[in-house]
Amino acid sequence: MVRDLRAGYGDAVILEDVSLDVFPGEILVLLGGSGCGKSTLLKQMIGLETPMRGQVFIEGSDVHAAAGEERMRILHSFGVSYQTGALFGSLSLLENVLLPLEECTDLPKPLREKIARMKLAQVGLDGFEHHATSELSGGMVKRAAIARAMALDPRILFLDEPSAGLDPVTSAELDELILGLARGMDMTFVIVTHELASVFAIADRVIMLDKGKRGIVAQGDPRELRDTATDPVVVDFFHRHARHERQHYSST
Ligand SMILES: Nc1ncnc2c1ncn2[C@@H]1O[C@H](COP(=O)(O)OP(=O)(O)OP(=O)(O)O)[C@@H](O)[C@H]1O
Repeated sequence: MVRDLRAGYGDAVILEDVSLDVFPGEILVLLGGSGCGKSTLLKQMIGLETPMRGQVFIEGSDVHAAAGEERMRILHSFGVSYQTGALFGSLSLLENVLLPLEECTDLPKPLREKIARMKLAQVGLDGFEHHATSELSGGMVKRAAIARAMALDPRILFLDEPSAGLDPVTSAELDELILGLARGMDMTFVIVTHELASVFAIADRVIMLDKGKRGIVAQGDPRELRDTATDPVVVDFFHRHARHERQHYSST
């Protein structure tokens, strides 16, 4: 899906020669230390930033080269939920989820509403359709953002730090939701996260990036990597983050 990618900003190359595949139905997690380029890779994968070199394909189409109808088809085949991509606080949950349906379809209003309600129900938010986001907990807002990302029935969901700012229990509930959507609805996930507990709970496969290497330093099953990796970057990542999470949770 990503082939020989070079990406960065201005003269700064952040990722060099990165290639990777995303398999249908899997939960792929992008890992790595701060500033290694996880969000940069995600933005390249969804066509938000242009590669300096290389290509990104979604369902066989080049994300950056596609135009017209092909581009629309690609854009509708995935949904995105950003860490800071907050919902519109002045709108109700239902109105938030309706937005992509209003912008991108000409379905009749009652059908749009039916779909939006269904999406909210799929993330466990039925009964909250008319609540403003300001009235909801952090976990509920994340769920609603996922419902909005799912509005157009995408086959792939890209999530940037979905559990950022959540307590461990709420974070684990969100993991359950993601697992349920992946297994029950056959959706594919590409997720950036720092939370190791979450990685072990949901990831079918991880790809670890490294700032020094400007690319992929390891990939595979997360437990296998944790238990067998010899690369000092990988060993250090798992140990440092495990220590950090223990300290963080014991102080919360
Ligand atoms: N819009 C931008 N313009 C210039 N530099 C940027 C931009 N966005 C990110 N960078 C730089 O690119 C590098 C990689 O950033 P990126 O956000 O992709 O890393 P990350 O792995 O997602 O980090 P974190 O885990 O801290 O969110 C960083 O050095 C960052 O400062």
